[in-house]
Amino acid sequence: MKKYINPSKSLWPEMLSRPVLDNTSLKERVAEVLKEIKAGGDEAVKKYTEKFDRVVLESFLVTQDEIKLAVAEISKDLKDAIELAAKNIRLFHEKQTAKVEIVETRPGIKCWRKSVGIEKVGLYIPGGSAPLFSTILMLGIPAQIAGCKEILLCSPPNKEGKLHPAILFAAQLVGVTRIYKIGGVQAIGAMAYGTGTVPKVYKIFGPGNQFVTCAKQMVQEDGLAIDMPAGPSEVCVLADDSAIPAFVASDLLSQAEHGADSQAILITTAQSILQKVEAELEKQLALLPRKAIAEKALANSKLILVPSIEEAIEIANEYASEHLILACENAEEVAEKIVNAGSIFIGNYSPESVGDYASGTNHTLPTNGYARAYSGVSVDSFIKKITYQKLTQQGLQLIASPVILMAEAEGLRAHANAVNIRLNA
Ligand SMILES: NC(=O)c1ccc[n+]([C@@H]2O[C@H](COP(=O)([O-])OP(=O)(O)OC[C@H]3O[C@@H](n4cnc5c(N)ncnc54)[C@H](O)[C@@H]3O)[C@@H](O)[C@H]2O)c1
Ligand SMILES: N[C@H](CO)Cc1c[nH]c[nH+]1
Ligand SMILES: [Zn+2]
Repeated sequence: MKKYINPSKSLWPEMLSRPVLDNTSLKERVAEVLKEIKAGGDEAVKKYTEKFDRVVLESFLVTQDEIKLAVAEISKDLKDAIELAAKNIRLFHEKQTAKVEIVETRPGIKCWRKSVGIEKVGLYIPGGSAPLFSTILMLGIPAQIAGCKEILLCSPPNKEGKLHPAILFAAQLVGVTRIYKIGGVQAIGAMAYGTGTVPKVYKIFGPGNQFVTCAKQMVQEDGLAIDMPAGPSEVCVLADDSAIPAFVASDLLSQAEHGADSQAILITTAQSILQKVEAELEKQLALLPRKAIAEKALANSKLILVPSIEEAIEIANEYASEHLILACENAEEVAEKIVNAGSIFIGNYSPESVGDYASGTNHTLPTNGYARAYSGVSVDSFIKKITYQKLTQQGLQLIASPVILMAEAEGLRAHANAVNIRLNA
């Protein structure tokens, strides 16, 4: 990990940069695959599944029999864990629905807004290096609460052409309508443009690697909506001398093990914490099955020593991390000063992993600095809000002259006429 000791502001852009694949070639490669999927449908999906996932599939659609077999394969303990997580996620997300409120802006003029679930949504569930079945709960539960009618799911098949049984279990638990064994850019293209077997959706959700994230951003040009750019995982830990080095190291590694392009940042005000975390990282890394991946991610990661908690907060806001852990005194007060982060974990006993699985919050979050302007997935992501107005004749009379005046001032006589004609009827 690269170390920065009291870095000057001029170093911040380089210090806080994310690891990227060569952006031009990434875009070119993704655009080429999308173009082929758009033109060639299922045949192109087949071709790229063979190329990138190294498996030849006759059909991408998961059958009811496959689901039954898979569900029978999972242990009761894992099913119980998934169900408990689902319960917490549901509890937290159910509170996100708003009651319709009718506002009478003037006597006889009533306005209101109603939330309507997006009818057809596509969920992408990463599976390249780990089958992230927890992501199904994070996307499927808010989709269900929002009232989405068709919920499609795509996830990359393994070498035997199958999906992990827990993916199928979680999918049926949250009411996914159809499940497809398609991964990467192919999946995004199939859901965006439709193929013989995959229907076109209106909005695509879900995290993924840089290929998936780039594809999601590109299909927006063809009118598709997406949740947000939720790319390679990242975590920032802000620690003072009250932090517990072993805990901090475990949090940094928990995100580093996601992928070689993940990033972990430690910002600390204590030299001793920096040294102890380094030693802990080495110790804990050696025991990880995904050591090689985590090691690559750590090579992109940073240890930053700063003179004050204020500067640590400023850097954390500048970085705008997907996850921010506050392992410091008065962590709740510090949390109040954070304006850019996807999700915040307060105090020594709030590891990031609980948000990944079961505390109740959503783990599909903006990465790559997008937390400056985007929120993580919520029920809101799955609805659109329609506004309504209903005027009585008296209400129209009240508002007629300002409307007519404004329409005339904009040079739009027909607008004014639509009011006048009613006044004179
Ligand atoms: N931000 C979030 O909310 C969040 C949540 C969970 C996971 N994640 C991130 O999701 C990512 C999952 O990545 P993953 O790779 O394990 O799974 P993935 O499912 O995103 O990607 C796997 C697919 O990538 C495609 N692919 C692989 N190499 C390719 C190449 N050279 N050219 C074109 N396509 C290629 C393949 O089609 C494969 O099916 C990780 O980076 C993880 O950190 C982010
Ligand atoms: N940390 C990931 C979001 O960046 C989500 C996840 C799923 N499984 C484990 N972790
Ligand atoms: Zn994680």
